[in-house]
Amino acid sequence: MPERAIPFASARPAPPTARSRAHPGALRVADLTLETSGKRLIGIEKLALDPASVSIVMGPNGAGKSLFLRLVHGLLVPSAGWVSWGEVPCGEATRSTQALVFQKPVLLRRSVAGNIDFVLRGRGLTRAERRERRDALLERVGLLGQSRQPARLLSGGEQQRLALARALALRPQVLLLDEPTASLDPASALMIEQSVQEASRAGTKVIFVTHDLGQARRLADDVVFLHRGGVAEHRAAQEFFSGPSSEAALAYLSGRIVL
Ligand SMILES: Nc1ncnc2c1ncn2[C@@H]1O[C@H](COP(=O)(O)OP(=O)(O)OP(=O)(O)O)[C@@H](O)[C@H]1O
Repeated sequence: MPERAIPFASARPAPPTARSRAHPGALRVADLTLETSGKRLIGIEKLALDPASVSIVMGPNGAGKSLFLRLVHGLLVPSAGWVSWGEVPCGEATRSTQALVFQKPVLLRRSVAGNIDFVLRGRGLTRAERRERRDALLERVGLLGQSRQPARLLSGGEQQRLALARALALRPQVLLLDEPTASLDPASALMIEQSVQEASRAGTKVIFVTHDLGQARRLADDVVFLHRGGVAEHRAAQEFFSGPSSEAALAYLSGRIVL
């Protein structure tokens, strides 16, 4: 999604809190609508996502993937409809247990280590525990040797790896990623995929937007295919890739241009 101001009612982002990855509960969406100037950008009648799977969100440009992520994270307030996680309506309480990684990493003007220390501070961990967790994450994303370097001097791929490490620092129940590896070097993309898979194995629900078919095949348990703001289909990954049921997904997978 290109960077632009969002004129919709935006919910104030809440900082994530440290807690164990207790089951987040299934994501349920009902009659979800987002409209602006009389134009419907999102219209999803019903969708339920398993709380333990890696859900890949695909669809052509402008299908509504980024808006969907922001709506289920509670960063955008829908014009109508419902989003809930388990029994809890989407809002500050659910958002505080989730992390969102954007296509363009947003980092603090601190050192690499300082970016992670910042989110871990005041979360009930001892200094030693904080350092241990931070260094393990930095090692996982190949940045331990650059701990003291200013984050702004990292390459694009390194910055995104740091953004992911920071998102994982509080062990979110839900990890939302908006094309995190678009235009990254293969080594960074691989590290990001592996870290996401590890987080999933540890119990984090993952919702991952990508245009990369290879990546989708590697990661997906299930695929949500969005088209013109609606869900064209939602199926288990194997079924989706072996024969999508919607015309739009079939065209997309065959490399045809889908409008
Ligand atoms: N703030 C806004 N005001 C008006 N229209 C918007 C706004 N944000 C997004 N849109 C429109 O909503 C539609 C969906 O946008 P979104 O960014 O969710 O698409 P996307 O599927 O993520 O696309 P891409 O793959 O190109 O990133 C697009 O037509 C976009 O132009």
